[in-house]
This record gives sequence, C-alpha cells and structure tokens, in this order.
Amino acid sequence: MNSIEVRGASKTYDSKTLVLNGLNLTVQTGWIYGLIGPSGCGKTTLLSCILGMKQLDEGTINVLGQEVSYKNPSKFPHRIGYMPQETALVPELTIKETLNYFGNIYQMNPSLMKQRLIMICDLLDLHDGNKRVNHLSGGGKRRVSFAAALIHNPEILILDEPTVGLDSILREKIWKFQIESTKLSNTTVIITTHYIAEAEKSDCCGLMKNGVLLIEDSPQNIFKNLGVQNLEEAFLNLCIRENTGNNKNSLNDERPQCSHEFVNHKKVKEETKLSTETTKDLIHEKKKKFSNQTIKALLNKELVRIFRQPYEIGFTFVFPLLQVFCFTVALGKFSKELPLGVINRDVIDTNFCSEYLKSTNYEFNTSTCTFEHLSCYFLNEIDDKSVKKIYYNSFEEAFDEAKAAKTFGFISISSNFTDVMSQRKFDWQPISENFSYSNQISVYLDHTSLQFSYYLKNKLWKTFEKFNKKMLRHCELDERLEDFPLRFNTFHGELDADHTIMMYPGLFALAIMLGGILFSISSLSQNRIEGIWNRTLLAGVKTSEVLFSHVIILIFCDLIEIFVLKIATIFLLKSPIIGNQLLLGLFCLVLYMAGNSIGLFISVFTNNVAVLNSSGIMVVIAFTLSSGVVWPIEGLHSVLKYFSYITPLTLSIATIRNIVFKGFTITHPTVYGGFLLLSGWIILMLFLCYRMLKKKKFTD
Ligand SMILES: Nc1ncnc2c1ncn2[C@@H]1O[C@H](COP(=O)(O)OP(=O)(O)OP(=O)(O)O)[C@@H](O)[C@H]1O
Repeated sequence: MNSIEVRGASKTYDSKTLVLNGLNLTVQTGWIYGLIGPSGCGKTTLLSCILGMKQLDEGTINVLGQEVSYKNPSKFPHRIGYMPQETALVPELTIKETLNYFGNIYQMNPSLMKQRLIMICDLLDLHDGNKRVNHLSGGGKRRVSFAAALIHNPEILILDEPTVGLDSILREKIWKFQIESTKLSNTTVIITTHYIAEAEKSDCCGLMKNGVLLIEDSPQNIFKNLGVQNLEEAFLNLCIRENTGNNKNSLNDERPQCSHEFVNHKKVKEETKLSTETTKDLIHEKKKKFSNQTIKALLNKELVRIFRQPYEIGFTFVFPLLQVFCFTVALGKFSKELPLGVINRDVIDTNFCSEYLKSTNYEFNTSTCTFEHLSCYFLNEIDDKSVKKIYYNSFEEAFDEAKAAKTFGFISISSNFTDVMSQRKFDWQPISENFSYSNQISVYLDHTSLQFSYYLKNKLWKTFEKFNKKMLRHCELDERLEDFPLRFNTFHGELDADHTIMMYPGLFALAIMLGGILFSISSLSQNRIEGIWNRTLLAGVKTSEVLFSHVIILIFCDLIEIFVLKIATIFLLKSPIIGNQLLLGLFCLVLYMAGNSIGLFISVFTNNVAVLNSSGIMVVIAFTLSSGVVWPIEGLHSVLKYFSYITPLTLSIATIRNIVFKGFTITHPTVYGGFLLLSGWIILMLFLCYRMLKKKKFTD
C-alpha cells in the first residue's frame, strides 16, 4: 500500500522558476524514504505540496488514499507529523509546554500525551522540560521541533532536514528511532537531508535534480545498478550521465521500483492494525468544529508568550500610563515664563519702573484722579509667572530678537501712554484730538505658533482690563464701566477651561486606536514569522479557531489597558469626567477592539515587521488628519468630510467628548452611533481578515 503518491507534479514560482517538472514519487507504507538533492532543487517545495501548503500547477498528490491540494488539504492532519526546516516553535514556551501545545492541538488524550512526552524527551535527550525554547542551543531547538512532530504518534512523518546541526550520536539515535518505528508501528517517513550518507539507511532513496527524480530505488539496488559504493558517488554518476544525455533512469516511467527488503511485510500487516487503533486512542478521530482543547491550547500559548515578553507586557501596562502622564504633564499647559519683549517709551529707561514702583509701594501714588508713569502700573499687572518680560531700548533690537525666536513677540508702549490714558475721560467724553487712543500698546506676536499667540493675546487683554479697572477705582468710579456688554456663558464645560480639555477626547481616542493597532499587529505576525502558524494549521486547527483565540487574547489585554488607564486617570488626570464611567470604559474597549481588528487586517498582508508597523502608523495618521483632532472636520474638503464621518476615529472623538464632558448616555445618537460605527468596523475588519487568511492560509 502506498502512503504517498506523487504523479506528474509540476510547480513554477513567479511564472518563471520551474522547480518541479512532472515529478513522480511513491512512498510505500512503512518505508523510510530519503529525498536527497542539491540545495534549491525543490525538496522543500515538494514536501510543502504533499502537505497541502502549496498548490501544484499540474499533477496529483495522494496522501493516505486521499487526493490533497492547497484547496483540499488532508482530512487526516492528526495522522501526519511534520518537522519544517526552520525550527517553527514559540521561543517563550518551555520544552514541556511546547509538546503539550502540540499534543493539545492534535487533541490527544491527556494521559497518553503524558506518556508520549516522557518517552520522546527520553529518546531525544530533552531532560530539562522546564527550559525555555529560546534558551536552548540550535541543536536543542531542532530536537524539540522533531519531538513536536512525533508527539501524536503520526502514521506519516514528513521531516525536512531533521538532523541538521545535531551531533553524530544524536543523528544516529534519530535514525535508529525512525527505523524502529517504521518496523514496529509501520510509520512511513519521508526525510530530506544534506548528509547524503545518512540516506543510505532509508528503505528507498529519491535523488532529485532539475525538478525530477534522477532515480528512485533502494540504496542497495542503486549501488548494484550503477556499480558504485555510496550514494554520493551514485549522485555524481547520475549527474554526469544526465549532462551527457545518457541517463536512462532519469525517465520517471522507466524508473525501477524500490524493493522494500528491510520491512517485514507480515509484521507490517499486524502493526497496521495496531497503529490505527493506537492513533484512535490517542486522538479524537473526528475533529469538532470548535474544539475546547484546541482553543485552550491556543489561548494558553499566547498568554504565556505575552507574559514572558518583557516588551509586550511593558507595552500593555506602560502605554496607558504614558498616555495619561502626557495628558497631565505635557499637553495643554503653557510655559511658566513665556519670553515677551518690552519697549517702554513712556519712561526714561528700562530700569526706571522697578525703582519707581518700589517707591510707591506698587499703588497709584496720589489720592486724586491724576496719574504718572502709567505704563509701569500696566506692566506690573502682567503676571511674572506666566510671562517673562525682557526689556529692550529700541524697536529694532526687540524686533530682531523676536525674529530670531528668542522671544514669542514684544509689546511697544508709546511715549505718550500716560498722557493719553490720563486724559481719557471716564464719563466717555472724547479725548482731545491730539491724542490717539489706539496704538498705545502695539503688540507683535509670532503667529506660526497659534496656541502661544492666542494665549498671549488673551493674557494682554485681561491684564489691560484689570489695569483699567484699577484706574477706575482709583478715580472713585464704578469699575463696571469697563465691562464689555457681551457676556459669555456655557452649558457644557467651563469658560476658562484650558487646552487639555479641548484636546482630551481627540488625543485620548487616537492613543487608544494606535495602541490597539500596534498591539494586534505584533500578535498575529509573530506567529506567522516564527512558522508556528503553518504548523498549527497543519495540525488541523481551523483559521477561525486561531483568529478567535487572538481576538480573545487581545480583549484580555485591552481590559488590562483600560484598567491601568482608569487607575492612572484617577490619580493623575484632574479633568472633570461628568459622564458615566462604565459607559466610557465600555466605549474604550470597543475602540481598542476596532484598533485591534484593523491591526489584524493589516498584518495579513505581510510578515515584515517594519512594513507592518509603518503601515499601522500611516493608517492612524490618515485617520487622524481626517478626524477633527488637528482641524475641525467642518473645515475639510467636502469629499474628505464624508470619508471622515465613516472613519473609526471621527465619531469616536465626538462620542468620548459627549460622554466625558456632557454626560450623554447610550440613548444619545452620537453615543450609540459611535458604538454602532465601531462595531461595524470590527465586524468588517475581522471578516476581511478571516477571508484573507483563508485565501492565503500558509505563510512562505
Ligand atoms: N516562495 C517562493 N517564491 C519564489 N521562489 C521560491 C519560493 N520558495 C522557493 N523558491 C525557489 O524554489 C527553488 C527550490 O526551493 P526549495 O526550498 O524547495 O529547495 P530545497 O531543495 O528545499 O533547498 P534546500 O535544500 O536548500 O532547503 C529555489 O530556487 C528557491 O529559490
């Protein structure tokens, strides 16, 4: 009986690299089949096609009596064990955890799994089961990888260079084990190796070159037919014959069949029965759609990985702390001493005011409504803590320093400031024509930094108002005369609220979305890069199960982040959250999940971490620019405006603002609208992610 049959297999990469060229291969049950050939001849490609990881262009492959292809993978994944060329393990797991993971995804009976684990660890000298894979030597890792392929006692073992990097004693041990298991359990092994001499121990050898098998026969027959002493000589001989066009054996159809002289056929028949029964005992024969054992194994693997990665766990806990810290310390505040230039022509020199004010004890020095050196009183009203006054003697000097960004701007007080201000009648009669009330204080500001120029403008208005009221009081006039007839009121927020409040919803939503995207990008891509992804799917685990486990882990991490965020907010952020805290927490969770699902979707396209991270950041920048964080969406181009409304960030900002500062509940359209939009994004992204993963199931 043949366990594996390949007929007329052809495969081309990128429509130009022909790797398999009508190749035929037969592996009988109970054989060890050694597949040898030069590097790059297509051995791994052939094994990938046999496993259903790659699609043949032409030809058929039969494994355990079933035709397999990329679209139609083996129905018996638990009857096949695969060890890839790269180690394809989770570095953070220990040896024991790794083998348990594989045992569980193969849905083994726990007690039999334990027995197999002890037996295999003993065989492969894996004595310290609690040692992490990333702390093992290269050879150690390969032994664990081999053990993972054996754990479920498969009927077919597909091994891609299993002995690379192992010492000769261990190599000998592995071959001994293979020979014994093929004899005793009728296991079929197909093995590729660089050590050509090793392959002499196989029952059948296939020498591969240029996409075909030059010969497929038992080593003894090869030696006899070619008159050579070893396989290396045989290979050279065949290559020379092929080059001179004199290789009869290169014609696959005329190829002699392997004589399977090492296998006791009588025994095989008995053992076939035994092996099938054992496999049935070890594994639940019919795989359930969603298996608890598999899901638990997937969740456990991801959790252990996260908690053993200092950066990952650091990111989970530190990122929300950093967020709140930045809101509290870095955002919305202004420099304590903003440098502002002053040219005061109202007095004789720059030092005059300080001496003069000291002599008057900083109060108007007459009891009548007459004034002198008023500019000194005005400047004294400017709060030194927020504005640092730098005095200049000339306009040019102040102008040059401001242009050189040494100050944020400057004020120039006119030489007749005191006269004009004094002559101003508080009964609102016009002042004399010789004096102009405007331009008494000229203000020059740097308008490339709008926040600062608005801040300084506001500060100067308020200072002047205060100064004016003082003058009115001094003249025994009602200071309300200075009041402006417009009065501003508020129904949401506070009139004097600082910039933190304005920026809070936008930046908060942005940080959550960015965190969600970046965290999920690493979650999926790590598995795909390490190769554990392919091995997991080859064990029969469904794409939906893998995706589901990732979503659960991400939700778990999101909850941790929200918890840390909440604690940090209580202690650090002094913003008035008047809305329902639970509703806000729930919305943050949905926003994190929207970020996660976008990140998962992005990570399907490539395994290049640098590309993934920059794609994530680019997506967030696009959402940010169109979301109203930088500029109100009302001012956007009309096309961009409509795009903006459906991006996940725009409505989220409004929702957060409305929950936090306006106390809106779930019944308000902007709040339930936010929830609905984000839910739509989550469903769409996860659906697309699932479809893409189904379409391109395995990674290269
Ligand atoms: N995904 C891919 N896209 C394009 N070319 C590929 C891809 N995978 C493999 N190849 C090319 O196909 C050829 C066969 O590669 P393969 O890995 O099957 O060789 P191999 O015999 O297993 O080599 P080795 O013994 O070094 O592992 C090589 O030339 C390789 O560059």
